[in-house]
Amino acid sequence: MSAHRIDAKVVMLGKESVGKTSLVERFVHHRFLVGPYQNTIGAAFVARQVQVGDSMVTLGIWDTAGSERYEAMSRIYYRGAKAAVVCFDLTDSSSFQRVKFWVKELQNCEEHCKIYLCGTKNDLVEADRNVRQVDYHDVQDFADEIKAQLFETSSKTGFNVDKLFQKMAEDFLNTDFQVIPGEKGVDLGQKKNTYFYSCCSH
Ligand SMILES: Nc1nc2c(ncn2[C@@H]2O[C@H](COP(=O)(O)OP(=O)(O)OP(=O)(O)O)[C@@H](O)[C@H]2O)c(=O)[nH]1
Repeated sequence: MSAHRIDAKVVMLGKESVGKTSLVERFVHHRFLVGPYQNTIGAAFVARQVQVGDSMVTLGIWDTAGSERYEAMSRIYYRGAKAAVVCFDLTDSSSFQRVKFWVKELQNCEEHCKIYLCGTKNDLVEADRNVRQVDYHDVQDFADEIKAQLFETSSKTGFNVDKLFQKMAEDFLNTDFQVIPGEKGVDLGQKKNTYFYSCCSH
């Protein structure tokens, strides 16, 4: 098996059921899984290459469990992450409060990690504006304050999902957030054991 070079470690964070796994499924497998919701246990790992101009960036994505029961474990997965997608459900205001918790964690513990705020389930608010519980402008103000980028996505329709990860890959290549002295990418050919630490109920 040939070795895959992981250029950028990405971590998905956010309250349970906001749609982290669905976002990753849409981006990596181009599908939206229907059926009963199953919460993630521990974390799951997937990788996908993204083309940026003539270059390929491999995003190695850790999808963490949103349940507060697994909070300590989720901390393990954001260590060394170059980017974090901090998700909230546009139809659940409490999920945005949880975003603030994760942002504080990242600011305190992973200062080199670039933050992307992601409002999920955009299809639901498109279908009925009354179900929106998180105001776009409030989140944009918060994003400006913490120097994060904001995306509203739908894993059901695919809206903005590729755009989010594409922007992340472009930022990774085009800005200095990849330059951390002495750091190297992870070679999965040599680190297969990583898979033993990842488990997921999906
Ligand atoms: N309508 C709609 N439903 C979504 C969308 N994304 C996720 N869902 C639904 O929301 C529920 C939770 O989705 P998951 O992707 O499992 O959420 P999660 O954040 O990974 O949850 P945890 O594993 O508990 O942390 C599922 O029933 C999904 O079908 C979306 O874009 N639109």
